[in-house]
Amino acid sequence: MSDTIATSGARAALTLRGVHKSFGDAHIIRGVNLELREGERHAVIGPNGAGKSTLFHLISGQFQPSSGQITLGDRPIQGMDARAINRLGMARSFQITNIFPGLSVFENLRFGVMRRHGLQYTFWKRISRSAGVTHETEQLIEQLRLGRHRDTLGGELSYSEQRSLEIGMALASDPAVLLLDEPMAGMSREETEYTVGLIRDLTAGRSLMIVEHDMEVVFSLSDRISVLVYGEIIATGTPDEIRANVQVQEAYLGTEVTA
Ligand SMILES: Nc1ncnc2c1ncn2[C@@H]1O[C@H](COP(=O)(O)OP(=O)(O)OP(=O)(O)O)[C@@H](O)[C@H]1O
Repeated sequence: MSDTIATSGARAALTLRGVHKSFGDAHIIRGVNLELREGERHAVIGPNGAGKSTLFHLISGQFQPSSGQITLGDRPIQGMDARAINRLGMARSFQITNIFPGLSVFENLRFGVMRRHGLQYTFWKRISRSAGVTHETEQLIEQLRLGRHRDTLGGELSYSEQRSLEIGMALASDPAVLLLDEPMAGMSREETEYTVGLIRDLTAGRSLMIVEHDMEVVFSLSDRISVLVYGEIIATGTPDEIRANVQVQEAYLGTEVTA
């Protein structure tokens, strides 16, 4: 197994050391060491049931680790709840959307931008009209390529547009670490290609950890890939290194990492 923690030169945005998680007798995450470097796109792949979602739940605070350390930048976050971790700069985008279907694209994103500034509810009406918030929101809409849908209700967008908006809501908080959980799930090939391009643009220079089943997406988007099998990371490396890794090929029976 490659030891990314020992060999990394770049600063770590997120680090997991010896992380375990058991549910009763079921030992699901078995001593995971993982490092997300600042500014890299890092995918976690693995067979069904390997523990990818559990790992994301541990990182984002939905689950607490049974043991081990998780640090966001230099700050230990294991044991904190999801809201506290979010406030420290971790944003997670779920398959199930976090958007408000009855608000327009503009209103949704403005909400995200205002939340980032920590504006209190009672002041919102006044501050929501502030030029700074409006400008940031408009910029985000352009980055998301949702300009022509500025005034469309979230609930009336197509599925892939809703996913774009959802990613935008996560980015509105300008997170230090962005977690994307199967962003392409349920998308057609065309929508997937579009969304990969969008994610690539939106996450340039950001620290992104992504779980995704579509291997073509994983191999084209990632700077590095970690492979989780039965709750253990069996390899971490560049897409080329992972493609050439015999242990990984065996874990996937040589079929799924050919992208
Ligand atoms: N709350 C829980 N209680 C008990 N077992 C759980 C719980 N959550 C997950 N598990 C078990 O942990 C294992 C890993 O599940 P997880 O959903 O993390 O895998 P995954 O790699 O994300 O799978 P998939 O690719 O199918 O989404 C499974 O055997 C699952 O049944």
